[in-house]
Amino acid sequence: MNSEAALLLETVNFAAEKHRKQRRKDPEETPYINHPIGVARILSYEGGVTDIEVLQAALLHDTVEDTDTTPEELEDRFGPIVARIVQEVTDDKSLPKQERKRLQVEHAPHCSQQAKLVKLADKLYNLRDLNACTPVGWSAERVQEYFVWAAEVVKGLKGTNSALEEKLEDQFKQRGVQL
Ligand SMILES: Nc1nc2c(ncn2[C@@H]2O[C@H](COP(=O)(O)OP(=O)(O)O)[C@@H](OP(=O)(O)OP(=O)(O)O)[C@H]2O)c(=O)[nH]1
Ligand SMILES: [Mn+2]
Repeated sequence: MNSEAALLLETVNFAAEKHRKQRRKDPEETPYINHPIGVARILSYEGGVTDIEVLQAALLHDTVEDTDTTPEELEDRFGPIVARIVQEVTDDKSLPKQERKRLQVEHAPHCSQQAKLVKLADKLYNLRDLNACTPVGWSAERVQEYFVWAAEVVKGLKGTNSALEEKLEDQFKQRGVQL
């Protein structure tokens, strides 16, 4: 086996252990790890991304935000570049939700190209998920508001990967949201 394949297995195993107790918000309570794996798969299969550090960061992208994982732990295990990309896509959960959402819109254009790729794939996965089924407790209005906010974030990521941006546009069109 080549070393990149081994490294991706190491990374997906780390993410799976960290997210092992978490479930998605859908009625079936899908294991959370399906999301980071799906985000990495969108980058590779749909975005044509081969940069191993971007694929690793995709697998790890919610570990610091949503589990006990620290940035130092990621740096020790996976190196400074992967740790930095994850840090760039990590929301500060100590801030009020409205502020967090506002900061994503503000920060998106200033992220590195690698972080922008992860953000595009994360949004594409979540919007497809929302078009497939509504999370438990979400109203139709909340779903629509998520699309409107996500479009503001994605506007700041334009010019990063045309294949992913076109697929995002399809998702927004389904909701009548202009990109
Ligand atoms: N669509 C959908 N989302 C789900 C589901 N289960 C968990 N999520 C997660 O919920 C987040 C969106 O929900 P919000 O209420 O807007 O955000 P919050 O979790 O940060 O409070 C996403 O976080 P994120 O990946 O960090 O992305 P982002 O929204 O912060 O960019 C998404 O991954 C599900 O079943 N469907
Ligand atoms: Mn995510």
